[in-house]
Amino acid sequence: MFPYTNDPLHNTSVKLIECRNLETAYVKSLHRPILNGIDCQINPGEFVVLLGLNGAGKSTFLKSLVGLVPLVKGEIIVDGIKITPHTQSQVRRHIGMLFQGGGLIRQLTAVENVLCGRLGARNSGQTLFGFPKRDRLLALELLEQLGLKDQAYQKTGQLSGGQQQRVAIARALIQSPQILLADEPITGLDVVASQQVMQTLADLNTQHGLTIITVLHDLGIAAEYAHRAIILDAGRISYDGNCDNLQTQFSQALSLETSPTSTK
Ligand SMILES: Nc1ncnc2c1ncn2[C@@H]1O[C@H](COP(=O)(O)OP(=O)(O)OP(=O)(O)O)[C@@H](O)[C@H]1O
Repeated sequence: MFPYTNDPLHNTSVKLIECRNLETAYVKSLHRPILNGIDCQINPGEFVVLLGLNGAGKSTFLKSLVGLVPLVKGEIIVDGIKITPHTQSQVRRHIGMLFQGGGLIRQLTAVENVLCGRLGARNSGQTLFGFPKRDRLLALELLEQLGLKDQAYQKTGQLSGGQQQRVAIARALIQSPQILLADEPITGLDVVASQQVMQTLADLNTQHGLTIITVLHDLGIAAEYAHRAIILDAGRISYDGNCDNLQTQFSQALSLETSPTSTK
């Protein structure tokens, strides 16, 4: 069983994430703030895709949800807790992050990389004595559930891109988050590995109720796996709705003349 206990049948009238009028500082080169008045609410158990052209502000928005982006206006409330410098670490315990490139240590094995996800929960003295057996068992269990039992003791530098991305997912999950933020989790992967990673995310969402917010560039994949799309344009939300006719929605939201299949 996965370690978290998020209930997919949780009362969806309770907002898991509330973003109110988010605005970052004015950037001279852009002639605007990177985030420019973002308002949205995410319910428990949603699978949301963030879309938009390069530079629209998707990564910045994702990072803002863990307090990594200074705001000049607005507020973010996660599971009832407003993000402030004081509450940041408390809020981060609810959130697993999967950022571009995976950030794995190539010389370490898959299981050691997954255990790195526990470092934040341990003080330096505890770390000196290594990880407790229960953490190792949990890391192995996660790898097994993500189809990587045989790769657990291989160095991650020797794994395929898709396998590495699943190790990164396991590392994000070892903290039992309620929410997983994933920034372009399938960039650079082939069709099969992309489908495997997306299916892993979909299973975590449907079977375990994990709330997922992911940046993607492929509109077809977005429509196949996500339930809700948020399209950003120049730091603002230009569409927030279901994934029906996503290519048309995307073109209309950005006033494009043709319907793209990929936003890169
Ligand atoms: N710290 C910063 N200072 C100034 N400008 C920044 C900073 N971080 C990002 N930007 C700019 O803000 C804009 C939005 O960046 P962001 O990475 O959020 O876009 P994105 O939608 O994720 O783009 P992509 O699809 O290319 O990854 C870009 O033009 C970027 O160059």
